[in-house]
Amino acid sequence: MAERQTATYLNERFIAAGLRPLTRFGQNFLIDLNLLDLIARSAEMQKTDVVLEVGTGMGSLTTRLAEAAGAIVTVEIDDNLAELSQAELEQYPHVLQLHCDALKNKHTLAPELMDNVRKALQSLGESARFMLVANLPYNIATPLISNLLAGDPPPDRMVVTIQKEMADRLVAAPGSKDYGALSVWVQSQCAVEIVRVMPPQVFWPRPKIDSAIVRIDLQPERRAAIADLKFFHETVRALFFHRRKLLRSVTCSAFKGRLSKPEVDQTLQAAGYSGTERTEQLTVDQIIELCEHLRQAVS
Ligand SMILES: C[S@@+](CC[C@H](N)C(=O)[O-])C[C@H]1O[C@@H](n2cnc3c(N)ncnc32)[C@H](O)[C@@H]1O
Repeated sequence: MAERQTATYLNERFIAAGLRPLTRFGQNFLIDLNLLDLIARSAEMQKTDVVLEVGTGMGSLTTRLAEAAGAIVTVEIDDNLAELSQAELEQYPHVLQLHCDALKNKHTLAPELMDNVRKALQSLGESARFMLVANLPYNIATPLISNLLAGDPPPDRMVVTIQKEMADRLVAAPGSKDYGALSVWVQSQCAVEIVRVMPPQVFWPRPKIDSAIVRIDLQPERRAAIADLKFFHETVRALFFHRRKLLRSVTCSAFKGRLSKPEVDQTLQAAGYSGTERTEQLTVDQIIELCEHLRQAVS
């Protein structure tokens, strides 16, 4: 089945089933098979790895994951696609198909995702790694990646297809227009690399924008160095909330009711700032350090 994932084949399958691809579910299927192979290859999976795939679609990437990894948890929101792919994936006993929304809400993953990932990790033993490998529905890519990194365990690796614009934000450097809370949150724990930029024509139907395959590798020692991940995540979001404001002003807004203005000044000064800087000028490591000063000030 996977080898037949061309625009003509998909079109015919959809027409035969009386379906059409749904924009609201980000149903743009990768029809360049070399790129499907590139996604799978870039993940460097082993038979002891557990892979989460969000968006089973017709199962064309899932079969590739099934060949390389020890256990697959794949989730699909669309009733019709869940049924179509089920028939294709029956031959793989180590593929678990979930039929639900991957997100419970914007800030929470559906609990059955990680419950099943944890079970599979346990069954594969000590050396089992956890990966997200997926051609993601673009509308949930940011909350999904952010939430997985806040979770336990976080993915050791993520190889995902996302909007090029989001890929630019993930790799952005301080001072650039794309540098923001997402860049800092992900780079504070991971190494990020753009593997390939892809034009609209490698998908059916064609999206309006360019896409990219990115690889995100967890750096456990960097993650462990952050004392309180939840506090850090919330503070980073708050510090980037008003991009035009100066550091003193955004910190006062972010800590309203928890730190007085003199306390904010004192904390910024102790961290080496006058307050006239802008958050987007600070490096990831500087933001980690500043958040730690703020955490100690409020605790
Ligand atoms: C970009 S397509 C990828 C399909 C397939 N993996 C491929 O590469 O051809 C995204 C898939 O995610 C599904 N999807 C969209 N939103 C979802 C959600 N919130 N939870 C689970 N699946 C979702 C869509 O129905 C669609 O099948």
